[in-house]
Amino acid sequence: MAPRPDVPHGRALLADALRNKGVAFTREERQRHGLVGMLPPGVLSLDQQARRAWEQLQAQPDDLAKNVCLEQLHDRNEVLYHRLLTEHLKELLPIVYDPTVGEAIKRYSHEYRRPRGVYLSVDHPQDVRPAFEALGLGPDDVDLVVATDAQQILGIGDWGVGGMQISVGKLAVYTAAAGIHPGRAVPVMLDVGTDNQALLNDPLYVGNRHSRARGKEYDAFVAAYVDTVRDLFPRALLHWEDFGPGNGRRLLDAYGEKVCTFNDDMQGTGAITLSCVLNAARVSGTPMREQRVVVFGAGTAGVGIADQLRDAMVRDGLERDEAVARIWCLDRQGLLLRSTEGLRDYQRLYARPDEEWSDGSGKPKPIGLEEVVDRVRPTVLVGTSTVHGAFTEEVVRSMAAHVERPVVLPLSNPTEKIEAMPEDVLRWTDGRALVAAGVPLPPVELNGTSYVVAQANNALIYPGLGLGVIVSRASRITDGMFQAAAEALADLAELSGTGAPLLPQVENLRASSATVATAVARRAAGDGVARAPLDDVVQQVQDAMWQPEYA
Ligand SMILES: NC(=O)c1ccc[n+]([C@@H]2O[C@H](COP(=O)([O-])OP(=O)(O)OC[C@H]3O[C@@H](n4cnc5c(N)ncnc54)[C@H](O)[C@@H]3O)[C@@H](O)[C@H]2O)c1
Ligand SMILES: O=C(O)C[C@H](O)C(=O)O
Ligand SMILES: [Mg+2]
Repeated sequence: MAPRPDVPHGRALLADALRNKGVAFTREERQRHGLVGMLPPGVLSLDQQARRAWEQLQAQPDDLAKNVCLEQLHDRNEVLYHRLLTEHLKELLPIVYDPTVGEAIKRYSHEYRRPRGVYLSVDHPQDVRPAFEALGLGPDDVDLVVATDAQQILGIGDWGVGGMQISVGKLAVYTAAAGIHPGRAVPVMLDVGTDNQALLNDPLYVGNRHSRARGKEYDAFVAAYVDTVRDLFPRALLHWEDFGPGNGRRLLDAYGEKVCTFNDDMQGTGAITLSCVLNAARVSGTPMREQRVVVFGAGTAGVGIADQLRDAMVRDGLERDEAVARIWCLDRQGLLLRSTEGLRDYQRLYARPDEEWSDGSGKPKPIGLEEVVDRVRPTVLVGTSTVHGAFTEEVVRSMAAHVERPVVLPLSNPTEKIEAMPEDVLRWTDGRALVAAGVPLPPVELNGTSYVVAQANNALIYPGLGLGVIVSRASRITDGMFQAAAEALADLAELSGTGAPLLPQVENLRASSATVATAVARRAAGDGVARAPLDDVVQQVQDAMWQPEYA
């Protein structure tokens, strides 16, 4: 499945990371491809190369240096890079992805080495098409495009052109977790400028040196991107990553029904959180329809989570307004009330009637998390606020005073933004809390029990979702497909025993992604959006997974 028509020769082959085998080229291949004299005479196997690359990685002084070292390998030899990643997923996911990717994004212009992917500039919308044409790929050659405008990278805010590394990191996970063909997936940076003054003042910054474009200019640029990709690569799934709260949902509303697309922060995160809560409900014995959910940080992720938990409560027997009434959302202004100023349109549904929180004498004062937890007695507390330490000992203890198995999900990434460390949450609740976090964390030892903390990161959802979409050739992505992904993942967790994690372990990501993909493809067919015949979905999913091996 060579994505590019002509096989390069000589040095050009060594520089083609997708085809380069380095010292694994055999003597015969070296002669055939014009490589004579360009490599040391020894021939190594892929396994031997992987051993050497692993050694080189171990010699790096810190995680950022490991990220740089791995990206250099990525630029030289993609098969070897993905082999290493697949073999050491648990150790390397935190390096190519969360949390180290955040550091790599901040340092992008200073660690700059080699461009990867497609850079689009709002200042030159006429270049959008030629930029994609320059890939030299045909209409059937692209399965997936991941794009960001970098306005809300993880929880670290606006990082301008450095955001390219989140598109690159997400794609690395797609391949490692779900075998998405790296030559058929394109990372994109939509450079609309940045409002990050430090970047604008940095003489070495390599992005557009002006404030963020907004309004019509922004929309026309994004439309040029979507239209061009649809025109040139009609099979491609469009993944939106780390857009700001003002644009993420708006873009999904604009394109979700017309294009095969999803917003990972809203929908992928909604699904992974649903998986956690479904399993927490199994462990605690409290059904979905009886959960009381507090969401702290009602932005792109927070409201996406509220939506999927609401729909799950409806499936469990509630009316829609009854389900909405069991969800309390807080943002910068405190608890969202109908009278709250500056409500975003997608927050409005969850804004509580003022009467609930005031005696009617004048405007209610801002209502903070402590008060909400105290009055609501939530069974589930979700953190998507980027506020480190917001889940204080007081808040967690107050929740645990009323609920036998409080579900506490501090999901903000990277670690410097997390609402509470799971270790503390477990200590404050004597191990009763059911906890998961967005970043990978070691098990917590408490009173003789080892508590394995699940990583509730959308990385457990989107690779399998993407693979299911590709296999089924879905024309668009339905809510049911996210539900199917969440349920399939939840079913894979081994919940027995104190301290068992709420989700399958990241080590098993390849297998769990295949299961998710199968469920998603089946649901696509059920929802009438599949365009490929699915006679043997399980096998089709396996067959579609690219393996890191030399051709
Ligand atoms: N674990 C996962 O899979 C996952 C997925 C997506 C996002 N996230 C994390 O969730 C966080 C939010 O991401 P997002 O994309 O929704 O960003 P966002 O900017 O859209 O949302 C953040 C929200 O938090 C609110 N907020 C800020 N300060 C607050 C405060 N003091 N009190 C209450 N609310 C406050 C903001 O106003 C905003 O509405 C990030 O840290 C991100 O890494 C995690
Ligand atoms: O990128 C991640 O690690 C998860 C999520 O998409 C986020 O924005 O934090
Ligand atoms: Mg994200």
